[in-house]
Amino acid sequence: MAAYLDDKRQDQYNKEKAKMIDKQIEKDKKIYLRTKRLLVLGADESGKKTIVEQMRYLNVKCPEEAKTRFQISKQQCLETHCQQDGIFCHLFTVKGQRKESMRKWLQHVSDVTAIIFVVDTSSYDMVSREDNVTNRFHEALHLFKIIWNYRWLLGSAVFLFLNKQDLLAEKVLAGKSKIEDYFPEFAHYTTPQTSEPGEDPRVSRAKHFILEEFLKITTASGGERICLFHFTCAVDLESLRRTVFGECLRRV
Ligand SMILES: Nc1nc2c(ncn2[C@@H]2O[C@H](COP(=O)(O)OP(=O)(O)OP(=O)(O)O)[C@@H](O)[C@H]2O)c(=O)[nH]1
Repeated sequence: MAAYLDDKRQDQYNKEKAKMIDKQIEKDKKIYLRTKRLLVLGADESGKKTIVEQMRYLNVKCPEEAKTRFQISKQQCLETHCQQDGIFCHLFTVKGQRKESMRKWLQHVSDVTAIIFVVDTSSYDMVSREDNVTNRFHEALHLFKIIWNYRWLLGSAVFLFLNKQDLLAEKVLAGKSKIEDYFPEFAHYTTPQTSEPGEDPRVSRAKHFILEEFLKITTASGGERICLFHFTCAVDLESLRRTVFGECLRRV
């Protein structure tokens, strides 16, 4: 009789446990479905970590972490969950975005709502940390081409963040390091865009030249997919908040 009661109790316990697990799975699923997953990519020192870290300040009230499906170890991945205006966001970046290692881990990434590709626009006169030879701007263009054409990411929206606008403006206005010394075509470049209020036309011309170099990659591939771009300064939290939440998340 005692054994029968024990079995019954165990049975009851198992049923309740299973119910609790089902409930938790259902809850996680709901959070997962309404969370936008933004993968932040870009060349070395472009500002990826800064963007992810800045968004931590907007970490108003996080939901229970919905487990990601990414097979990237915690040590390699810097991430944050944030929420604003009812939009849940899981923003993350991966260390080691060298061409070869990136190709390896990119194979494990799926189900990304959008890619934020970050460019250090002030790096046109610098060389790659990877080989000390390749121009950093060429390196960024090369990486962007890989990402844009990567078949498993074709369904993800792409936002191009032309970052470090403050440093680009400083360099251009100082006049010491000229873009045409690294990109001769800049000497003949005229921008169809008018400068923003208060912006020096030299800065406007430089930033639109850089933008167009990236947009050439997106138009070369044909198709209807569009790349949305922003001129950013990642150290400015307010501008980042407007860019990521005000625009990107509402558009994906
Ligand atoms: N002035 C200025 N500095 C920036 C901006 N964005 C990032 N930085 C600085 O640039 C440096 C590199 O930024 P990170 O965020 O570490 O760049 P990362 O792309 O994560 O770098 P890796 O880990 O090498 O891939 C840091 O010192 C940042 O503070 C910006 O818009 N303006």
